[in-house]
Amino acid sequence: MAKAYDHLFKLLLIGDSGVGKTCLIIRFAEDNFNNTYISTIGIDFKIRTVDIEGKKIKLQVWDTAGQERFKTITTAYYRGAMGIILVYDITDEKSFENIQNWMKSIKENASAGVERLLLGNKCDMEAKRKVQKEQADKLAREHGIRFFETSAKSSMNVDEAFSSLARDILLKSGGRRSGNSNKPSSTDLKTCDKKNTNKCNLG
Ligand SMILES: Nc1nc2c(ncn2[C@@H]2O[C@H](COP(=O)(O)OP(=O)(O)OP(=O)(O)O)[C@@H](O)[C@H]2O)c(=O)[nH]1
Repeated sequence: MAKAYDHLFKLLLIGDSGVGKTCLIIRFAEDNFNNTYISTIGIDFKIRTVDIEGKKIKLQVWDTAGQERFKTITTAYYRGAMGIILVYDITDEKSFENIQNWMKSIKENASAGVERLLLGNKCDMEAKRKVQKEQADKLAREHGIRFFETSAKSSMNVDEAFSSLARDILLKSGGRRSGNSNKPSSTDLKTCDKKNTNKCNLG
């Protein structure tokens, strides 16, 4: 039986409510965008398999609710994540200021070696920009992490951001195999995006 993937990486998106976490995941997994805002309740995930350095990397991307009232549920998922994406909205200064709090939450709840990535989303809305790129660059440097400005709406840098995080995790793991390449777990089968329906045996 052909191998479905070489590695399984679990990623998690966190950040204030409304910054575009769900839209980024939908753009990445389904190459779609919707202007309607439906706030995430609790937690959800989508899957996409990408090729990196000749390896098939299955990314299980977890979407968390940004609203404070879901914090107890969402922080419980930090521990299992190999990569955490911190998202703010370039048109919303408060969401950028809160990145410090989200960093603190990672420190308190995630595994010690977790890879982090900072994203300034909605960069298609240049006229409404409140957070300068240089501010975020500085913050990312202080924390020793990568930073991208993205747009879930225009697709700008979305694939690049996810791939760069997956690559960093791959390099860190030294190319060791993780997950079971032939038998996806029942949770793996819960959500299949369009690009992967042929790879997911939903039965
Ligand atoms: N212009 C623009 N709008 C975006 C972008 N990404 C998301 N939005 C809009 O921002 C709103 C919130 O997006 P969501 O993805 O639901 O935000 P979220 O961070 O998942 O919010 P919670 O689930 O409440 O935590 C929606 O109306 C989206 O259409 C983007 O890149 N550009």
